[in-house]
Amino acid sequence: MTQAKVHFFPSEPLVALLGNPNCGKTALFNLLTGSRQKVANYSGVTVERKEGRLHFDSGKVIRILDLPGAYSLYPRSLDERVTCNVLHGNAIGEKRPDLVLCILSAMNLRRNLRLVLSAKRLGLPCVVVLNMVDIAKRQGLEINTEALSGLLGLPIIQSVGIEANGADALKHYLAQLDWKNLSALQVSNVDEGEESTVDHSAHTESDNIEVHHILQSLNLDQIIPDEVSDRLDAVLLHPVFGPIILCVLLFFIFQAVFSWATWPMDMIKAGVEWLGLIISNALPDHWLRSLLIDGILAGVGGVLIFLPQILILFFFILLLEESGYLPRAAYLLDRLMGRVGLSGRSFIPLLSSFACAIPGIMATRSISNPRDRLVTILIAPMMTCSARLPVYALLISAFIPDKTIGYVLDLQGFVLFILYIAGILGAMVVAWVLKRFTSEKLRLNALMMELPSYHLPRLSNLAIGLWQRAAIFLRRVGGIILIMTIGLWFLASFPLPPENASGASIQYSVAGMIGNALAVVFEPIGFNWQISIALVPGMAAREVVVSSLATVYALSSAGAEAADALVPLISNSWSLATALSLLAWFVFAPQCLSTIAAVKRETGSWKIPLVMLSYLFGLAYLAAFITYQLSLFFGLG
Ligand SMILES: Nc1nc2c(ncn2[C@@H]2O[C@H](COP(=O)(O)OP(=O)(O)OP(=O)(O)O)[C@@H](O)[C@H]2O)c(=O)[nH]1
Ligand SMILES: [Mg+2]
Repeated sequence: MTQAKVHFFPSEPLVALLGNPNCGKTALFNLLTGSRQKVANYSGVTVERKEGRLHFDSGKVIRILDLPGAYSLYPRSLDERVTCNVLHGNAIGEKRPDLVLCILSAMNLRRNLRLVLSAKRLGLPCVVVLNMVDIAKRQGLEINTEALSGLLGLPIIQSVGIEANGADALKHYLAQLDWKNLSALQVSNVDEGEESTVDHSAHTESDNIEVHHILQSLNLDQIIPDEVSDRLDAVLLHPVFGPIILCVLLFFIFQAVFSWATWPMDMIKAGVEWLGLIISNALPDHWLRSLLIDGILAGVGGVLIFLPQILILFFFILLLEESGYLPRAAYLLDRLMGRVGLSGRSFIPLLSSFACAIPGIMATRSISNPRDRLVTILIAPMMTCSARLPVYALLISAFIPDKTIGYVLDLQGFVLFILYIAGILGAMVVAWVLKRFTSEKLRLNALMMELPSYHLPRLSNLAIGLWQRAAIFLRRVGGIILIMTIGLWFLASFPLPPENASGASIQYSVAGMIGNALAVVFEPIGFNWQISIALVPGMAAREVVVSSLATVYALSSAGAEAADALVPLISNSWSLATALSLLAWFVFAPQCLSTIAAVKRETGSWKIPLVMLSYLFGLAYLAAFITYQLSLFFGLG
C-alpha cells in the first residue's frame, strides 16, 4: 500500500520576513504579532522558523513567519536552508508564502540590497521594509526612499524595530493590501528556483554591479564609519587589552552572582521558613504534613532560593548580547579555539549553552562546517548551564567559607568561576581529542563573522529577557521539579519501617533500597546513599538533585524543621572530599534527558546522543574518582 501525506494549510495569507542576519526581523516580528521571540545584537539569533499572527482592526488575520537571517538564497548553513526551504515552498507542513517582506538594515544597504535583488527573482510578491532608520537619522544618513523604491521597482516602508509604534506604518500598509491580487508586487523575471540551472556567480556579479549603481545614484556609495564602535573596538579588540578585559568581565560576573544575591536569597529562605512554620502549626503530625514540609516545601523551596543568582547571571548575559559585545568575544577567542580545532563560530552556541544546552545545540545550525557543528554539539553540554547553578551554589555555600580575600576576591564567587572554567577546559580538551580523529581537509577554520555596531542595551528589553528567564525557571520549579519531588517523597516514605526499626524510616523505603544498591557503584567516588538516590530523579533536570537531596535529608532527620536546613545538614555529614567529588561529577555528567533528546533531533539518529551519553558519564566518573582519591590523599576525607 502506498502512503501519501496531505497537508492542510490555514487559509489566512502567509507573509515571510526575509533579511540579512541582525537586520531586525525578529524585532519587527515581535512588534507585528505581539510575540516575545529572542532579539539580540549578533547574527544567527533566530535559527528556526517561528509563526505569529497579525490581527487587523477589520477582523482580518494574516500569518507571519520570522525566518533565520540569510546572506544569500544559496544556503551554506542549516539555518539559511530553513529560510530557503520556506521561500521555495519546500518547508514541510508549510505553504509557499503569499508575500515576502524584505527587511533592509538602513545601516548596511550594500549587502542588504543584494538579498533584495535575489528575492525579486523568487517570483513572489515582495515589499521592502527599511529598518533601523532611527540610527541612520542619528548618523546623518539620508536615504531617499522614493527614489530607492523607483530603482527597485518595489514599495518601501520605513520602520524602527525597537520602538513600540515603530511598525505602525507597516501594519497600516498590510491592512490596506488587496490580498486576492498581489501581482502588482511581483516581478516577472523569475529564474531562481532552488534547482535553478542558472550559474549563481553570474547573478552575484550582476547584482553587485546593480547595487553599486543604485547606491551611486542615491549618493550613498561612500561608507560612513561608525566612529563610536571603532573607538570602542580599538580597546576591546586590542590584542593585549582585549583578552584581559574579557577575563576581568567574566570574573566580575561570577563575583556578582554570589555577592549581589545574598539579601534576596535570605528573603526567599525566610519566606519558606515562615510557610513551613505555618503548616507545621496548622497540621497534626501526619503523612500530609510530611508531604507538604519534607516533600514539597523542602524540595521546591530548596531550588527556588537560587532564583536571584540565576537572574543575576542572566542580567549580565543579556547585557552582553544586547550590547554587541558577544561576537567580539568570539573574535578574541577564535585563535584560542583554533588551537583545539574549533573556530570562533562555535563560541556563540557554546555561550548560549550557559543558559541551557538545548538552545546552544540548536544555535549550532549557523555553523556551516558539519564537522565543527558536530564537535560543538558534542561539547555543548559541558558548558555550565543554569540548571547546574543551584547544585554548585548549594555545595559552595555548604563547603566554601564566605570570605573576602584582599577586599575584592569573594572566595565563593571565585570557586564558582573555577567550576565554569573547568567545564570550558574539559570541553576544549575533548574538542582537541576529536580533532585528532578528523582529516585535515575538514578543518577549515577561517572565521567570517559580522561585528555589529554597539548598542546601548534598552532597559525594557533587559526587563523582558529577565522576566522570561524567571518564568522559565518558575515553570520548571512548579512543573518537573515539583512532580519529581512529590514522586520521590512517596518512594522515600513507603513502605513504612517495621515496628522495631532503629534507623531513619527512609532507609526502609523503596528509594532507600535503590540508594543503597547504587551506593556500591558510587562508593569509590565518595557518594553516600542519599546522594545516590538524588542522582536518579536528577536525570530529568539537574536542579532536581537539590530538591531531592532536600527531601531525602528532611525525611532522614527527625524533626519538621528541615525545610530550609540543607546547607548545615550536608556540611555536617559530608566530607570535603565528597563535596569536591560531587562538584567534579556535575562539571561533566549529562544529568539531563532533554539535552540528549535535542541532540537526537538535531543529528537525526541515536548514534551521536549515545556516544555523548557514554563519554560524558565516563568523564564524570573519572573526574569524580580522581578528585575524591586526591582529596583523601591530602587528608580532606
Ligand atoms: N536602533 C535600532 N535597533 C534595532 C532596530 N531593529 C532591531 N534593532 C536591534 O538590532 C538587533 C538585532 O535585532 P533582531 O531582531 O534580533 O535581528 P534579526 O534580523 O532577527 O537577527 P537574526 O535572527 O540573527 O537573523 C537587536 O539588538 C535589536 O534590538 C531598529 O530599528 N533600530
Ligand atoms: Mg531573528
